[in-house]
Amino acid sequence: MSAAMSLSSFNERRPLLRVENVGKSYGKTIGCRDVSFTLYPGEVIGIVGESGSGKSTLLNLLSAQLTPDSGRVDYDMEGQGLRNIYDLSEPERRRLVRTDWGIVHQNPRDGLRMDVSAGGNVGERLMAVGQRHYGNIRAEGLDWLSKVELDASRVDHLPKTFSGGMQQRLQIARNLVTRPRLVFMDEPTGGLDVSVQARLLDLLRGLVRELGIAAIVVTHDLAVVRLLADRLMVMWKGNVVEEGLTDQVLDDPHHPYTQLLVSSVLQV
Ligand SMILES: Nc1ncnc2c1ncn2[C@@H]1O[C@H](COP(=O)(O)OP(=O)(O)OP(=O)(O)O)[C@@H](O)[C@H]1O
Repeated sequence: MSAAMSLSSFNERRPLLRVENVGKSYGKTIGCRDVSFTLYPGEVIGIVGESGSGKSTLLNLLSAQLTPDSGRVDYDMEGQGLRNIYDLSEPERRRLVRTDWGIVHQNPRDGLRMDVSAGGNVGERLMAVGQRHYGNIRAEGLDWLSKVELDASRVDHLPKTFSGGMQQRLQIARNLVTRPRLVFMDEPTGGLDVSVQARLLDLLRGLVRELGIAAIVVTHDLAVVRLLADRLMVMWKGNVVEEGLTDQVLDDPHHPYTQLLVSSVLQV
């Protein structure tokens, strides 16, 4: 193997995110505890578990929206290498969230500016990464509307005039337009009709794969992780009780809770 090749394969294995023994309690209630895993560039990891198992707590910790009681999360900052996200200054953290990360909320209202046009919602993120040319921003905004299957004629409309599925697709465009290296998704298809969910999942899968984006997807829906996630972590009462390749975990679950989760879906 040449030196260049060995260097490139080494770089490919450099973690994007390294999570070590992260935990958070709310008074006496455990949110999640002792979570460790490593995420590599372009990899999609799913976090499943029943309501109250600690999924949202973990996602909020990983995306620096919450501070842990213990543990650390290192992110491969552009040009700086791995840095503990909890040591970042507030401006550094805000810049990360606006540029190199995307956060897709379950409720699009939490991730969109409802008083700004569809095109403006997408263009704003481009301006956050330094784009200033109005024509280019509008052209890229239109391109992204078409990528998420929104009609160009809606570019100047406010998101509140959109259906739930359209709002969610706009939120995805707003998050992916800057080609972030890591996207956090909290129940990205929650609250949508089943047929709308299926189409949205297909679209998300296509975009994530095409752009090579790494993602952490929280859901209680096994169909979502089956389609999107390379790897799976199963949470139960605040703990990660099982993890592995998605198909392996779902086809041959070891922990009794995972077995219950899988069999309850099969019975439907
Ligand atoms: N702000 C909070 N204050 C107190 N307890 C909390 C808070 N947020 C979460 N919890 C508790 O932490 C535990 C984990 O909750 P969390 O919301 O992380 O679970 P979840 O798996 O995301 O559930 P859901 O799917 O219903 O959103 C639960 O016992 C919950 O009651």
